[in-house]
Amino acid sequence: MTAAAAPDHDVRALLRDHPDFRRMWLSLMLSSFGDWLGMLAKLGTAAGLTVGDATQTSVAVSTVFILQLAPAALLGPLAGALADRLDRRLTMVVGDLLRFALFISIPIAGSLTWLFVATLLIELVTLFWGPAKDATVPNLVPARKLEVANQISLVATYGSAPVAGLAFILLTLLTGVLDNLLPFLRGGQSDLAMYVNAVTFLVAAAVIWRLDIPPREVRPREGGLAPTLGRDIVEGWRFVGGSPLLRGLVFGMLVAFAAGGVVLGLGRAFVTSLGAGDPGYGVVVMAVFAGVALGVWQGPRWLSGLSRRRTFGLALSLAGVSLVLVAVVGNIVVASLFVVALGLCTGLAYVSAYTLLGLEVDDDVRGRTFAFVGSSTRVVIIAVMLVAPWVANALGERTIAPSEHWSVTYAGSALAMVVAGVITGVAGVVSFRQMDDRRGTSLRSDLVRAFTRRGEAAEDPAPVRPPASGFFLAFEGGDGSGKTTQATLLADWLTQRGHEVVVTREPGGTATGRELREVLLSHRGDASPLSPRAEALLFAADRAQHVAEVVQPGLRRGAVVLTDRYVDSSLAYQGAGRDLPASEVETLSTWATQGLLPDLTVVLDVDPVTAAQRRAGRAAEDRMEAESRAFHARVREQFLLLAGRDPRRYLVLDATTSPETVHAKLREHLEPLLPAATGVPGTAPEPVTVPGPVRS
Ligand SMILES: Nc1ncnc2c1ncn2[C@@H]1O[C@H](COP(=O)(O)OP(=O)(O)OP(=O)(O)O)[C@@H](O)[C@H]1O
Ligand SMILES: Cc1cn([C@H]2C[C@H](O)[C@@H](COP(=O)(O)O)O2)c(=O)[nH]c1=O
Repeated sequence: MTAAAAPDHDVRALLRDHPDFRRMWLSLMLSSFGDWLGMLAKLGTAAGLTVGDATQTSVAVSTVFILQLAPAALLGPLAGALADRLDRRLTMVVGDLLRFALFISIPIAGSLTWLFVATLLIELVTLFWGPAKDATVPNLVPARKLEVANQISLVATYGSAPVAGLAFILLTLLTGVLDNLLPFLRGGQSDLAMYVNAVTFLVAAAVIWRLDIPPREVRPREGGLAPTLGRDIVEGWRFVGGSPLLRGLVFGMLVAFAAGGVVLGLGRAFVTSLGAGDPGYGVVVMAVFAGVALGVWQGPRWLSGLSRRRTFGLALSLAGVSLVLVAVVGNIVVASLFVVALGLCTGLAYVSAYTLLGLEVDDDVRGRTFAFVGSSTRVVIIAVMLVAPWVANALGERTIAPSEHWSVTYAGSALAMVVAGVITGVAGVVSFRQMDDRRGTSLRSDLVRAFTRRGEAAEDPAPVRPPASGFFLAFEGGDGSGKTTQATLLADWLTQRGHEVVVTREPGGTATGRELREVLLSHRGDASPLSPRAEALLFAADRAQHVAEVVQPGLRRGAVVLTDRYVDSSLAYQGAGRDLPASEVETLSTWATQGLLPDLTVVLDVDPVTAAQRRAGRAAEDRMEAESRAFHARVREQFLLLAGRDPRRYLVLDATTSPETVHAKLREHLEPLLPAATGVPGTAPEPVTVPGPVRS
């Protein structure tokens, strides 16, 4: 495989190559269909059981709504912490079986009280099921496919709503026909829908049961404290609060949902203020859905060259701008167009945030984090939907008259939407700045690159090359991906062709570097753990010495210098792995190397599980190798993203094929790039290999 691998958006390949994800997705589709159908059936049952009394009907319907939302708002963090301790597959299977039993019990009981109790219990079960599902998806697909996995999961969740609506209509019609034949359907119009819905959960449980879900990773606890539920919850919150990325992300998501709550709470009044009745409202609702669908589905493809963090902040800011424009244009047709834009930006922000959460949150706190986000967003939506109409009323109708001849009158709902839009826009800018992983690179040039994919070279610092330069090649990839093996094979081949070859490595390519390597990889740090910044500086120090002492002199002689790791390892391990700002790590390396970049970087791509298996025979794992699987997954993703951004200077090879196959592909790619050999083929001296610790 020679193609550079940016995020992969191939849906068919995803479903074909990852059978466990396919099953999970199928069950998600069924459960989501069941959720929507269940909601309609519960509302139908509430109305059916209070038929004839309009007040009672509206109280019953509202109670069902409140019971659906309240448990997640109140108990989300608790359920999330519990979900992180339970077996995820079992949680989902038991959750689906319980929902099957509860849904089937509603028409059998035929009582309003049981409808309320069952609704509450169903939501409580869903509280555990949701985080277990959200936390599982990132373990079933490779990191670069997580975005498309989230896209189709969101499509399954929300796309099943209209299908469930249609099914509900058909099933209620069918009830009228069948109740003569099937006496148990005589209870109510929504009963058949309730039974069909129950069966969807049964099937979903059977599908999940067959999944092979990798066991969760459990990180050692700080200070060796025994796990308690309270500590789990606090740890989850601390985890979110302690990471600038997650803080920005969660803050941004809450504001986005608040803006959504404003639109939901004020949409009807706003449309009326524009003189449009029900049809106008229908158009606006359709515009929101169309926009969100477009944003979720196409947004990540359109902006695939932009980092996800930037995409999130940008989409949120533009959602704010769109909301302001919706509110001020004063025309239902134009407003609907801006509503599409609003939905598009929101959908794009949502899918980016979801993917970032899946990639950046360690496996053992992922359930809590998703639960925390889920419950906080519900609280925010409910609060905003309740408060927004009051704010709109308080603002009242206002007339703005910029000149004597021109004045515009805005309803309170429009003004409240302007306020919400401004807050969303500002929150987007704050999130963008807090999470930015490309500081120093202008957004404009990033956008130009994202849309044209031609501007890449303009951004790179010009490599500082010695006057008579050989060829500089860096091997990159995870621990155990086969870099040493490939460097040795390549050095032999190059030597045969008459090249002078220097085989070297980072860290530890010099005597000073070997001392640094000892600190970096063997440091146990019980008394004084190495901080991420100290670690980044030590790797940079090793690199500075390495470039000055080994790489530059080798290139000056016209040698081919093969290094086992270089700058990209810092970007991947310290940047993505330790979550240091990538641009700062890059600046550090640029300074250390005086801008010297490899002529070619070969990324040996292998999944962290296979790499760990290859390392299993070694005496002991070093400090970096012992990091979590999520850490190594982020590292891998970063290598692939770097390669995707500059395909001309990278070669990504599938390192799960045999060493000989990998070597053959590398030779084929390299041959036309190499300078002329300085010696006679077959007579060059043995490659100079910088001494380093020998691995078992
Ligand atoms: N393509 C391959 N297929 C299967 N096994 C391989 C392949 N390449 C290397 N190996 C084996 O995997 C192990 C790790 O290989 P190697 O030491 O070359 O990796 P590395 O990337 O240099 O590791 P590290 O980063 O830890 O130094 C070795 O046992 C090696 O024989
Ligand atoms: C250069 C560099 C390396 N690392 C990490 C990557 C590996 O886990 C070790 C080196 O071990 P290897 O057996 O020589 O591959 O160090 C890093 O985190 N940052 C860097 O810049």
